[in-house]
Amino acid sequence: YENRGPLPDELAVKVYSALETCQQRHGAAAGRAFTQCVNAEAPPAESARFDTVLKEVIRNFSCSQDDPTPPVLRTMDVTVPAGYDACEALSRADADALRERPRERVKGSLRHPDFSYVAGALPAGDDVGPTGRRMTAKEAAEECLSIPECEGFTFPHESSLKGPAEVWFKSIAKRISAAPNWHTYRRQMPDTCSAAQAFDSEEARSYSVDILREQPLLAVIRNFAQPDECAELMRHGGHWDDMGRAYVSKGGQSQYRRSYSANIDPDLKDTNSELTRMVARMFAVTRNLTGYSVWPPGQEPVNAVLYKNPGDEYRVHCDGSCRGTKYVPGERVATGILYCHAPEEGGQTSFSVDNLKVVPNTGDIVLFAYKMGNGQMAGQEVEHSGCPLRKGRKWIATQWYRETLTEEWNWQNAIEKVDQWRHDNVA
Ligand SMILES: O=C(O)CCC(=O)C(=O)O
Ligand SMILES: [Fe+2]
Repeated sequence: YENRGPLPDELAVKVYSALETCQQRHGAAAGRAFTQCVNAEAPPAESARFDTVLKEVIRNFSCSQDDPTPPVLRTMDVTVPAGYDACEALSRADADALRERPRERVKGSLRHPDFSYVAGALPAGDDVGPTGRRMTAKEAAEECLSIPECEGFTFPHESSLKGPAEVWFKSIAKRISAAPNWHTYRRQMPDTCSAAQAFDSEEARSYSVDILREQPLLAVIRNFAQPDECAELMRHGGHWDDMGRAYVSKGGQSQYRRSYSANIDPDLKDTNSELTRMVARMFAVTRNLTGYSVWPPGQEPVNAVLYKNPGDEYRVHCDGSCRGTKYVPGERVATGILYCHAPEEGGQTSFSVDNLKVVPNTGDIVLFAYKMGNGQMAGQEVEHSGCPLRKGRKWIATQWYRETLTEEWNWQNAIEKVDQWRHDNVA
């Protein structure tokens, strides 16, 4: 084996011989038993870094092997609506956000079973009822309940927290804009979207799904994207030669991700767009398979990545938490990677801890989840990597999923909030 890894030559020879011995013994080039074997056979660790280095060597070794694809535990069919029901998505996203991620309560704001408080303003227009009158939040709530069209009310003054103030009643309370000293109450509305409309008028799509691991879920959705759908995505992602190199946040070229990437942001207002419909189907399939409440509004853009030169790769990483930490609403919970152009050799998506290597197949999605049922995040078994490309090119579109996002409280707000939460709660 070519010693391209981080080991000095003398050590590399011993480690590679351990890799071969263990591969013969276990018939695999990754996984827990194999890793244990290599740890036992390899020379004793000379430094703390050795474990990390060994992990990387094992991953590279595993990537270089074309062993058979992992066994399918079971196969199932998943049927989802073909299009994007914006009404359903917006109202479900809102309802989840209000339930799972209650806003910080402002001192003096009203608690009311039929209304939820939001800091900020409702935009001008859509007035109903005795708009402009002075009353307390409690009186305004009763007033709003007596007007069927009233979806909420908004106070432009701090004084509403203490007593009567001018109030505006609105027939639409969907969008809240940040405005200091404005205080808004939204009525909990019954689900006004007719689900039947969305499902009847449009054809559904069915996909065959291979389950490779149950907990945490690892699944392959077969033939998710048709060639014209991938072509559409690739058109949005930019030309092969124009895609920018993946950069790390500090601006230097990423050593970690040797590949080229572009963001694709579907226009959720255009429910006829092929792109929007395709992304909506990715969300629908993910909801179906994981049970997570993930909806398109407020989500990260689709990240298109091109691997074009031999050796291009994405080294071992986690997309979200992989340390068994407590789940924080808004953090990433699952990843879907759509392969739109499969490489000829190499470029597998590898989950080395469980020795699960997914060989890209054009049109398939590999989906993996990392929020466990017990309110904790998954562990190291959701670590993964894009193996070095050996021959051909690889073009993928990755969607990361978060729960409790809305148009107003989007993934960027979530990153701040989750970082802050982890910072405050680290022991
Ligand atoms: O290229 C791959 O197979 C993995 C990509 C990946 O891990 C990601 O986009 O987060
Ligand atoms: Fe990843």
